[in-house]
Amino acid sequence: MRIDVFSIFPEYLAALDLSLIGKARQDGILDVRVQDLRTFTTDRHRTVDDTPYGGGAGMVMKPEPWAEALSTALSGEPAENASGRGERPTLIVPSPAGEVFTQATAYELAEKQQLVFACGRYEGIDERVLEWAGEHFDVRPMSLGDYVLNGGEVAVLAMVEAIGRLVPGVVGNPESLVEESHSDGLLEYPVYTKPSQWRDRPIPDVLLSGNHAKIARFRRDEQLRRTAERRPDLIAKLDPALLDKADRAA
Ligand SMILES: Nc1ccc2ncsc2c1
Repeated sequence: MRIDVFSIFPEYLAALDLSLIGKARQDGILDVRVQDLRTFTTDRHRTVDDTPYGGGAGMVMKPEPWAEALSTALSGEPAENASGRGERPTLIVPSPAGEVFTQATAYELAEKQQLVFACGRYEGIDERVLEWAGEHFDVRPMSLGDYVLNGGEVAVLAMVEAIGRLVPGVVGNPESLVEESHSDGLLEYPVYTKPSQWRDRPIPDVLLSGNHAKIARFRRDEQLRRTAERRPDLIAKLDPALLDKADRAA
């Protein structure tokens, strides 16, 4: 997978050199290219913003630098465009006004050949950029939730990690992706490790029983309990077909 990121603060994305994503880049599994939007300006001051038409506080990001920048993700410059299978690249624009990014979105985007992230700042990007981009990309304004950051970079870090870890070969043991929160519509169960007694706090006895059926049942019950307690909205969305008889009794 090729991932292009454009930002006026490329150093924000340095975290993508670390840990699993960083190793996947070294291994050639993820081709992550971070570029400074100012590279695509033409004036002496490398201007990327201007005052909003219609007035109002703050500044708006100018359209031309974005069109120049995003075009390089299309034309194969500086490297061959990875969407060789005729798939249009997906342009993800972090925004409080976007669709909500969920684990299901991460799974969907992990299948793509090329993701392009446009990190907005200020009051946002001139809307005509997204209109123009729609001729070349599958444009997806994307929100991490109902809160506002100062720009898209932190959201991109979260999304690249959530998506990247699902790409085959990035996580050493794919099994570890199976029993996670949201992988089956429920929150994950609590986990414990040595010592079995810690500051007068034991672990649940069943985990020492060696009875795998009982352990599985305990874990599933804990998932259901936690989800009902912390995220009742997810319980309402559960596919009843995914609940077994014991679940329904829980
Ligand atoms: N450009 C921008 C500004 C704020 C913000 N908050 C969440 S995503 C995002 C993106």
